[in-house]
Amino acid sequence: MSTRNVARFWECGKKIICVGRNYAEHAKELKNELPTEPVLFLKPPTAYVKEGSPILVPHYSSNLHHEVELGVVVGKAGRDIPQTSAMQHVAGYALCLDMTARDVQDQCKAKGLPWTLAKAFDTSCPVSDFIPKERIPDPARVELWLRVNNVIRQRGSTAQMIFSVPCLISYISGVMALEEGDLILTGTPKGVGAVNEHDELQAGIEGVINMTFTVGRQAFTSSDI
Ligand SMILES: CC(=O)CC(=O)C(=O)O
Ligand SMILES: [Mg+2]
Repeated sequence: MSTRNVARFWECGKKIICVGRNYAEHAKELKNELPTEPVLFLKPPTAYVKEGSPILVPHYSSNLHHEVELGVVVGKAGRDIPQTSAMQHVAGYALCLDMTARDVQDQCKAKGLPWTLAKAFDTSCPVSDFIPKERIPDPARVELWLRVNNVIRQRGSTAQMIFSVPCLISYISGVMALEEGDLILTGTPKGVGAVNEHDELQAGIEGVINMTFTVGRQAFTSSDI
């Protein structure tokens, strides 16, 4: 396993695989049924944003929500990985936000459409620096928190996850090959809510890392990147 290659995982251009409804209290707050198997969706690598650049509200949304999540960085490729060896495929972790255009997601759900517009827009995946595996000895005991303008909105432990990290790695790798540099977002605890332009978001993994982002608005203009 190479941690050197994934230390800047956000520049690897690999998959961002997201798990939804992995915390019972969050599924309840959005009036969703508890899943019997992991709910998956994807973000493109253009969703990444790092501290120092703003999170942009998409021009077609007026209800952007924060979701703080533990990210798992894949360090060794594999498919059909058994749960018993799943942790050997983990290089480390990251603190992540799964920014969600909730109004658009609600419309997609009502029409039976995929969540791409709600979940995969540019800057929909703010991430921290890479956290080496050794700094989080047990991914089932991670305390996550998120504040908006210094007011606490989310606090939860990965102990509340319905599907554990080894279970998710095993399940996902039975659907698509996992590659070095992929990132798995493991779902959000309860307390999701709206953010507005000029808000300041602070998020953390207790005792490990924290990060700060401001919110801006996407301009609907043509530009080269
Ligand atoms: C309803 C959702 O947006 C699912 C999700 O992303 C989650 O973390 O749960
Ligand atoms: Mg999420």
